[in-house]
Amino acid sequence: MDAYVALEGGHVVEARGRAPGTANGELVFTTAYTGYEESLTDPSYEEQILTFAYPLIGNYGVRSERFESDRVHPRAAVTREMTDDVAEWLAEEDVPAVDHIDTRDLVTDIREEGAMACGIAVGDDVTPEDALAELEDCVPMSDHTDIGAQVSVAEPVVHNAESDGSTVALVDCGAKRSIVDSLVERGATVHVLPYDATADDVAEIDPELLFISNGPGDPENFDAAVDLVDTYVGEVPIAGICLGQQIVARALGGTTEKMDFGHRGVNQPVRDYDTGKVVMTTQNHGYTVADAPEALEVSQVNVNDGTPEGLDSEDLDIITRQYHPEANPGPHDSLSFFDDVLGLTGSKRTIVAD
Ligand SMILES: NC(=O)CC[C@H](N)C(=O)O
Repeated sequence: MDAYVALEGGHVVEARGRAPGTANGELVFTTAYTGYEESLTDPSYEEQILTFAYPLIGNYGVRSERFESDRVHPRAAVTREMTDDVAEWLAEEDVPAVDHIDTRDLVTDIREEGAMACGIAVGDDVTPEDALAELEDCVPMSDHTDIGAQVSVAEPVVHNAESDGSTVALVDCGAKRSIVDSLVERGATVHVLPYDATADDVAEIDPELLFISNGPGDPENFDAAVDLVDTYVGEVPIAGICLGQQIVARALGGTTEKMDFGHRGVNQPVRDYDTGKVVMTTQNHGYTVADAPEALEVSQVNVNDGTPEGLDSEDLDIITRQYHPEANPGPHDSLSFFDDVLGLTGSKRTIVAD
């Protein structure tokens, strides 16, 4: 199979085809050396093309127990060397894949030039022009204005309904399965709601915690979730992970901005101001909170670049994190986040119904 990868600016790189098809998307990377099944099924990669910096992808097979959702989300996968297991899985999923590319070089380019548009063509008769035609069709991430609809549940789903633990309303903007699992393991009943759930939908559940999930794209394209946080702030404790932190920040008057190439790996150091400790975290985001809202304290920062990694308010019962405490892939240093947010659930005040 022939394969061509066209990069922003028009440079085309030849590769080996591993799964056929054509695709375009924002080219991003992960430096993680494990967790390819988790990353490839993480809904946060919707509309992106994922390059793996680690040179061998697939060396421990493909097992659905490790999937973070029910499908592959990146539009295409780019690797140095991919095993047949992974190539066959991606072919079944209709996701084009290539290998025999110097991905460390590619990652260096992304770090120097920023996340970039990319077009890929893989198949028996494809040409460099096919990859360039895909590149031409690639739109900026912020133009995917209803990306939430591509990754969210269409109807509410309840997990662990019989439990007498805390009741959580999880707004699914592209939630990873491990977030639901981490809450259920701690006894919570989790009501997964569509990304555009209304205040009334939440009121019907009468939750003790409103949780905004991770997800793909630009946080400015998630106004429904911003409205929900705005409605319930101060009434119900609120938690957020990654996109969730960005949405909570926007709802309270903060701003977000696009980073050059984001935080993309499983060894991102985060300092907690309170304890002074640094933990290693999993990260996969291209936007960041630029101005934190006054009502929230920046409780944790990224050691590399000082961007906010945690926003908290004791008065409002809010805890959000820019990284992924649920890990998968990555270190388990921050799993106690789930104990902390469920610890807020005693502090529900009243439920607002419109
Ligand atoms: N993992 C995530 O939730 C990513 C959040 C957001 N889409 C970003 O890229 O910044």
